[in-house]
Amino acid sequence: MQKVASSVPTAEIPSIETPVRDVLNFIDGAYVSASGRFFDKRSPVSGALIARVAEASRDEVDAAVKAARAALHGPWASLTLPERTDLLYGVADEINRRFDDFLEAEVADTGKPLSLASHIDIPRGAANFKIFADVVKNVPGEVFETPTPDGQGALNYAVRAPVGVVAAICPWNLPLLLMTWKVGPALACGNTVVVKPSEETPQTAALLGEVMNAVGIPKGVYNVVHGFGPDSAGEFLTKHPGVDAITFTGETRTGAVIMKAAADGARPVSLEMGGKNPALVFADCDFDKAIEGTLRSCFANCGQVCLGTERVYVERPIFEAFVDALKKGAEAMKLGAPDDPETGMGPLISEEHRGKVLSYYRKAVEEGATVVTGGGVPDMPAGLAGGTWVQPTIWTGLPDDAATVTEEIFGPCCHIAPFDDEAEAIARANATGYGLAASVWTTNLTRAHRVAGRIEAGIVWVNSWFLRDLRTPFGGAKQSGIGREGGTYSLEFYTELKNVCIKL
Ligand SMILES: NC(=O)C1=CN([C@@H]2O[C@H](COP(=O)(O)OP(=O)(O)OC[C@H]3O[C@@H](n4cnc5c(N)ncnc54)[C@H](O)[C@@H]3O)[C@@H](O)[C@H]2O)C=CC1
Ligand SMILES: O=C(O)/C=C/C=C(\O)C(=O)O
Repeated sequence: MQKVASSVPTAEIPSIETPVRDVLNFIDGAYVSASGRFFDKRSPVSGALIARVAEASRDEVDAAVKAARAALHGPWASLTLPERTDLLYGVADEINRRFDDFLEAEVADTGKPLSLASHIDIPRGAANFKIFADVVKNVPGEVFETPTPDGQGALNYAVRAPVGVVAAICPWNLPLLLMTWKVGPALACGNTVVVKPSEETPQTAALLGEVMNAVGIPKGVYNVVHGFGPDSAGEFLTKHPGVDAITFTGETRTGAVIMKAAADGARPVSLEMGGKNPALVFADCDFDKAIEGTLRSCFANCGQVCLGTERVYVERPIFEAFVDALKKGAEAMKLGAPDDPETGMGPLISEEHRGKVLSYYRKAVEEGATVVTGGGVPDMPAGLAGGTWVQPTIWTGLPDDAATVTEEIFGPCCHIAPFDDEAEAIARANATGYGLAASVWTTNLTRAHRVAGRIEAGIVWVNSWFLRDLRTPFGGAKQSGIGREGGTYSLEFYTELKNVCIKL
């Protein structure tokens, strides 16, 4: 993961210290709130009100889609490829120039540690524009000389056209990273976008509007509408007939609803959805590296990463030692304010999400789990007590069909189970409706290739986790997704391929 240096704001807890902001929709290059309806955004760190967010009405969503359509056929379409990509490099540079503003906004919305957001979220927000500008400039083409008798002298080549107005429905866990992962390639391919950020994390998407204006992206190319899902901006946007394609990251059930909306008009969808990702830890692993990687994959971002590990299978000879070491690591993790350099874990995103995670903490016990560590709500000091904190939690002793072991929790928790042989570990890892990611910890190279080949998932990390090369295909198998994005794979979704056949 690329690292970008930044001067980190020194405010004690940014989400508490900053005044309550109005966060507006961004339509056709201007900040608007025509409906006059606002909803509250509270700090996950303290519970304090930090923003009033303009909820887009059906009419505002319509205006955003119309602005995107006009821009698609207007100045955006008339730019040459180098002119378009230069603008996108400009967006990346401007995000980096305003690094601290993005950092402050992202941390205020999510409560995640500054150390995490400054090393992953914001740098990736910039990198997502740069990488796809590079991709579209360098993508190779193919030419076929038709070999049939009537095709003598015919040449075929394919050209890529933008797919049109793209709706991007985004989640709250890595808001800028996952939103720009959609907007970067969409714009690089010549599309225009209407973004619906999560209602929990509206600020960085709104701030990106300022960047678009500053670098000279034509009005209407990038639009943002705030609101919720059903009967709100999410539904208005995905059901809008002026939207040509929909890209979504979030819960699998929501993805299914969006697929139904996309069926009207037979519009393409790209879906990146949930996971219940396994880690397979073999006795021949580098033990310390496996512990460090598993601690990150279970607890980074307070467990709110779709690629995170919630099921850990450990080969029996090292099972006890592994459980002990993971317990020590979890208990050493400091929960605290985002700007405290010692903070290893922030709060969950919202009170509602904490309710869901705590319901699994209770269910695990009802299902007969041994609670190795955690399982509840920590005592937090004054100023943080109103936040949505939970303890990092480890369980053992559950059967493979327990709800805690089969359902995505999206919190800082995992279940650890022993296994006796490789075939058993693979079968148990694959015994899920999800197929997003897996990690395998072994120093046996032959085993690493063999196991990686048999795991049913979109990405398998061997001796690592969340090590991303943005040129590679990214997406989920089974109920974890439809389609792949990343590098040239993103072009399959964001462009329409047209074959030109020329008979000389
Ligand atoms: N990357 C991932 O795999 C993620 C998974 N999740 C999972 O989803 C759960 C709930 O998190 P949410 O953010 O509430 O996920 P969600 O899937 O409900 O929401 C994601 C986005 O979809 C929008 N949305 C919801 N219903 C919609 C509808 N009917 N039509 C159009 N848009 C709609 C939301 O407003 C948000 O912008 C988490 O507990 C976690 O299990 C959440 C975030 C990311
Ligand atoms: O690196 C990426 O492109 C994506 C990472 C994480 C997610 O997709 C997620 O947590 O939703």
